[in-house]
Amino acid sequence: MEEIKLSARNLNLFFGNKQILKNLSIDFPKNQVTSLIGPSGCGKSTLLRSFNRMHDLSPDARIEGKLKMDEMDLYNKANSVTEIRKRIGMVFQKPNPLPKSIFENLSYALHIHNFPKAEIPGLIENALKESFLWDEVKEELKKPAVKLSGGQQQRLCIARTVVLRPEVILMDEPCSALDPISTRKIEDLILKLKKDYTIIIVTHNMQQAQRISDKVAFMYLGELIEFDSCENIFSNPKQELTKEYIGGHFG
Ligand SMILES: Nc1ncnc2c1ncn2[C@@H]1O[C@H](COP(=O)(O)OP(=O)(O)OP(=O)(O)O)[C@@H](O)[C@H]1O
Repeated sequence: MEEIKLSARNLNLFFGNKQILKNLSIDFPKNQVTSLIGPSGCGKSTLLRSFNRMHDLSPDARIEGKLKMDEMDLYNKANSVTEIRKRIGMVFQKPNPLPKSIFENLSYALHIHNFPKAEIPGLIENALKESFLWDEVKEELKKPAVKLSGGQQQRLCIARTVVLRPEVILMDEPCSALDPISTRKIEDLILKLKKDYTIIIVTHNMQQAQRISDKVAFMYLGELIEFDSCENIFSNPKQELTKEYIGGHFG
């Protein structure tokens, strides 16, 4: 039996009076990679961002339903958003390093979360190793992060997430700004990281979804149309809409 790490039950999400997610229920298995696919505007990013309370920043967002990590109700007011974002990290479409050194990009979050000072260099080294970046930057940790290549910057952003030892990593089209070689490095990294983390990724790249996913969720107009193993979604989809989308007929 798969252990469920993250779940949504009867999730309805509105921006103003526009309903973006419609009665959506889904269970994300632990230590697996789940891809969210579907045409532009179907609500993939909105779903992803709802898990680490990113919509708290949008005053016109309204959420109904239950979102849980293990048994924790993610929208229970008693749970701190800072703690939730530490446990559910996020990597964005465009690499967004802080305008600081490579080292400081990682130490910053560790300071905020009160990690003991003496442990910080070791934690940073481990996170950079875990993110396949250490060998490329170990001699120049003081260099400004913005001077790294786009692919290196994205691996640094992944390192910045894993340095806090989250349980879940949300990734919103993390390779869309990268060339094919950097993309493959990130994909290899995702496949390695799933041993320790539960990963949910939004992608428009069907080849990528097939290369990295255990499970795939196909969404359309705010609804979850089909959720199954990667193999079934791509070789034996049950819903006509999924077949059409996979076949490149729309989106
Ligand atoms: N903060 C917001 N306020 C109002 N509307 C929003 C907000 N964020 C997203 N939307 C709307 O919600 C809908 C779903 O957007 P979302 O970004 O989740 O789609 P998506 O499937 O991830 O699309 P894409 O693949 O193009 O990134 C869109 O109509 C978008 O305009």
